[in-house]
Amino acid sequence: MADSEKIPTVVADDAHIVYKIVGAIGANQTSPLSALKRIVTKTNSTNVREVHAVKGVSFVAYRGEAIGLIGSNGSGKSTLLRAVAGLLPVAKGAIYAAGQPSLLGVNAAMMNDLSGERNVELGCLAMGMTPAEVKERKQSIIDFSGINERGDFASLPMRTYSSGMGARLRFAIAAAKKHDVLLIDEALATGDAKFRRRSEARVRELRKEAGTVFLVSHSEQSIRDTCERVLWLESGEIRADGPTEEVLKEYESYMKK
Ligand SMILES: Nc1ncnc2c1ncn2[C@@H]1O[C@H](COP(=O)(O)OP(=O)(O)OP(=O)(O)O)[C@@H](O)[C@H]1O
Repeated sequence: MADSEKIPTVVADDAHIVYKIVGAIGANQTSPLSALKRIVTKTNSTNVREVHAVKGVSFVAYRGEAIGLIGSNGSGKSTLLRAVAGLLPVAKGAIYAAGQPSLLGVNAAMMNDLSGERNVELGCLAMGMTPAEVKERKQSIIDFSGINERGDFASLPMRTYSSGMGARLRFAIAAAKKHDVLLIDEALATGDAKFRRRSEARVRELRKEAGTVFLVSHSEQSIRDTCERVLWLESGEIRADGPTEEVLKEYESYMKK
């Protein structure tokens, strides 16, 4: 496809993301004397420490692309994804996204005391489906998740599920809808091999339906199987952005050092 025909879905322009930790006390400020000083000068509550997690990231993602986000622990992958989803503010620069990006993570909100089936209904309504659509899709979502493969788990509270079962149900709910931009944070890694194959196939379908998929994963296999482009983040900066095989090769030799 020529560049002019490609439709941008997410644009990051020199984006910086900074966490502010209020009330954090430095290692050299724990002595009784410095505690007394803070009480006398009343400076305790104004103690703010900053973590500059993403530092000047720029990229353009296009419709139909599946982009893998890789990098060492703490390199800023999840932070960037949360900012694309609009859940974290950008301190400097900007991130623009088409439609409402949906973040699908292992921590997506579910009601643990409600049954899996009820969570499917609520999740679908929250994604904007009509009650009639929810009724029609509910069974196929439960079937896709495979939680009923070993008995009728869909009618049991979510707190009785293993972490893998919960993650599978979350993925099944989010994948039931067509997304302009779907952001997946490690969710594929939690399922077993059979579920992973099924979810990877669904990610490929979502791409065909013209959405853009971002996948954060430490599994090179998942990235290879799903993405044709990879963004490699290191210490909050983009180290490489290009075709999957090329970037993974560079990343592998960096990790071996
Ligand atoms: N809620 C938070 N408050 C303060 N700092 C945070 C918070 N979440 C993340 N950080 C910091 O931001 C940086 C990037 O973290 P992030 O979770 O985005 O990395 P990651 O690449 O997703 O890591 P991993 O591969 O371990 O999941 C780290 O230095 C981390 O300590």
